[in-house]
Amino acid sequence: MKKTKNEVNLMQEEQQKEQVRVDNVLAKIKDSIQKQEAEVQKAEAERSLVEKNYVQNARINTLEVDDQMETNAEVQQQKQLVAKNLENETILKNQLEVLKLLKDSPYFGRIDIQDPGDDVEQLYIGTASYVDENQDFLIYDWRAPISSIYYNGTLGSVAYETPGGQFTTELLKKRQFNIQEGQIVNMFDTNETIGDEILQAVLGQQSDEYMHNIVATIQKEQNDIIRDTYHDLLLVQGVAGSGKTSAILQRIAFLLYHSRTELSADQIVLFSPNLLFSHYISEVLPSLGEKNMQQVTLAQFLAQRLQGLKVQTLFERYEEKEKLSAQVLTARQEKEAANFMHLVESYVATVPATDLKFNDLYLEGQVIFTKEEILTLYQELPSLMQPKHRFEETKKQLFSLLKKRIRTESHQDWAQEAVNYLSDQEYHQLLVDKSELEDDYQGQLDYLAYQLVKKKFAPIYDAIYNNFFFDAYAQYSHFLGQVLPNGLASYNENLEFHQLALEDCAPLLYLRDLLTGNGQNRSVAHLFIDEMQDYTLAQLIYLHHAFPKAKLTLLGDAEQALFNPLMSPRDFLQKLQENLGIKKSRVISLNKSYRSTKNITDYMKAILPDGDLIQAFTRQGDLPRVLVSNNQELGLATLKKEIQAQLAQDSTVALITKDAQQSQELYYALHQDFDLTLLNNNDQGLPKGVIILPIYLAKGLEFDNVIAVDVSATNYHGPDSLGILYTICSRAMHHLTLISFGPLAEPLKKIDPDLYQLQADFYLA
Ligand SMILES: Nc1ncnc2c1ncn2[C@@H]1O[C@H](COP(=O)(O)OP(=O)(O)OP(=O)(O)O)[C@@H](O)[C@H]1O
Repeated sequence: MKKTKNEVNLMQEEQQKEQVRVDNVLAKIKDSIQKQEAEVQKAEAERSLVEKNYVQNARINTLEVDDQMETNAEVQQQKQLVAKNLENETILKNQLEVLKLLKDSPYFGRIDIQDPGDDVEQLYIGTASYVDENQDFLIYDWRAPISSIYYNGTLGSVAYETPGGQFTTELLKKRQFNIQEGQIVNMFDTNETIGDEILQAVLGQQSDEYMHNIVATIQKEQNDIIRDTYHDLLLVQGVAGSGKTSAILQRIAFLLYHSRTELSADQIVLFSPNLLFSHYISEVLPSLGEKNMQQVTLAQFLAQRLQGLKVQTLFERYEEKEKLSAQVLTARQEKEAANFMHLVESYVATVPATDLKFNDLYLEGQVIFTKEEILTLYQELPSLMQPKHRFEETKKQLFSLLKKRIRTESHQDWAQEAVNYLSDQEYHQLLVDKSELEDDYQGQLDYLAYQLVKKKFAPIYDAIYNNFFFDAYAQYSHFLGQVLPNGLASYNENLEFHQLALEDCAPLLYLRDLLTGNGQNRSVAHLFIDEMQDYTLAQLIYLHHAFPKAKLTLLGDAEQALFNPLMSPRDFLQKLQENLGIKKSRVISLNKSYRSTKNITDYMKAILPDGDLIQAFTRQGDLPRVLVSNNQELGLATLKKEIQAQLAQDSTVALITKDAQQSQELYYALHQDFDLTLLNNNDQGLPKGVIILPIYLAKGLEFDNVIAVDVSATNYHGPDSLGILYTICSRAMHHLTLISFGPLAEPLKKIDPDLYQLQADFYLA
């Protein structure tokens, strides 16, 4: 709506007043920064002094027992002092970092509220709170309960949640600011959640190597995801570019604030689709004054749990495009279904002890424990015990038998004699842990012999500790033999080459964990899984088991299905909810797409059968361009011209292909004409210029300018084509071009010609 001249003047006056406030607040913040820097310096000096004392005290001669005890106590005290000083210093440094965050842009929002019978209050909202020396809140943290009004409420009576229950107040004004380097660039009053003007400006910017936080422009439905602390499972189905990743990173920052005393960033794990993505999002939390959570890819997680085997990755599977027999394909589907995990559970509950695959434990070619002995230990335990408890108890007994064995061996002549051949160095090494020396000669000898034997038997100790007396791989083979004989041959064959197919990982690990009681990480409080559509139900069930205390936030887009045929979002969510068995669960759908211009969004919507559900954010741009060439040679010539032209307007142009092989071929076809970067699975950073990458590495990323190569019918014909084409197009923020070497892929041919600009070298039938 156009503003009247009067309104414009009034707003200018208001802006001047607001600028005076910004100047005042910034002056105070700068002053606080100076004071804080001095505090940090003081703390550093204090710590270094305490550390020096600690080192000196630790060196004190510890020969006399009395002195030693005294010194120990003193050293402990000093150690605690060092730790306390360090903690203090870290807190001061963090506070300093937060102040620095506020230095250029202290806040982005203002709300005027009025409680019944009270005066109107003006609250300013920023990345962190700032309280002046008079204890006045000059800035409220965006995560404070009252700040939720800014994101949620339209003017009038509004409610907000606090730890003490729900409150209501009257929201009289909502104002947005864009403040850069201390100057208000623009400001708007709005009645909506967060008005379009600022969002337009933010979304129109160029992409960056790192994702930005969205704290100033969080939308209402994103805010719901961010502030939910009630549910144990949050399922976020969001169309491409709807801000899922942005929202969950803001959510992590929110959770860290909300549970400051109980939750640390280390207790939050995010499963991310690839290393480029991990790098891309790594600056968001620090920009909000928080530490990063742990990040891991599924491939890293599985490889870590299945050391010694070469575990197939999703990307390898996608690249290999193996011609699998119908039998192997059916078996794969079964292994990836939720029911297969339930079969594992029943198998574990009923497998007779005599079918358990125990191993002999050898030391230097000699059996120390035979599998029969181990089985007997297991069998002697009550059969009503849960398998994992029986296993743990067996393990305990093995440790205690080993201890006995070591004691007996240490009295043997060979051990006592071996002591005489110890070098000085070995002698001292064996005595390292001994705080009091035995007086008598025999006592010393016994002690040393015991240590020697213990050292010799250490591999057996490790083997028991690591459950090497149990062969999980053979057990899984036995399980397959019973429940899915069709899936056995390929598994055994892989195993011979120390390989494991992706579909076998989750059930195998589940079986191993349930039988041995290992593999659960109870310290993780929140588990986030991005791109959930790329996970099988079996994998999700396993992850839920592996992090039993974690609340789950799963997010993705059923339609960005690269690795599986497209599934309707509703079916996908229903399946997940049914199978994860979590009671307090909530599904949130995000249908508005923010990343791309309206023209690009309209085009990518048209690829999908359910595309109408996607709402485009109204940011205008150019129509996507579709360039169709008669053959590859002509197509490449067109592509070269296109790259040249695009480089004139954008500093980065991303050429996205269907797979790595096509990326590589494209690289060789273009590298003499351009300075190119070919990205692969191990790359962790995004350079500027022309980059080439397969779509699965572009997951979650975005680029100013995308060229999709090659979108011909020969390249895209399978059932997975829709998902891949949609995902490629949705990576573009401002400019999208599609190049086809030969006739266009069917799903693109069907698109309304008004939605794109066509340039063809030949007649399109
Ligand atoms: N509320 C918002 N304010 C400003 N920018 C936003 C907002 N929501 C989303 N965006 C921007 O939209 C783009 C897409 O966001 P994001 O990557 O989080 O979406 P996504 O749903 O995870 O996408 P995809 O599934 O396609 O990878 C980003 O540039 C992000 O900064």
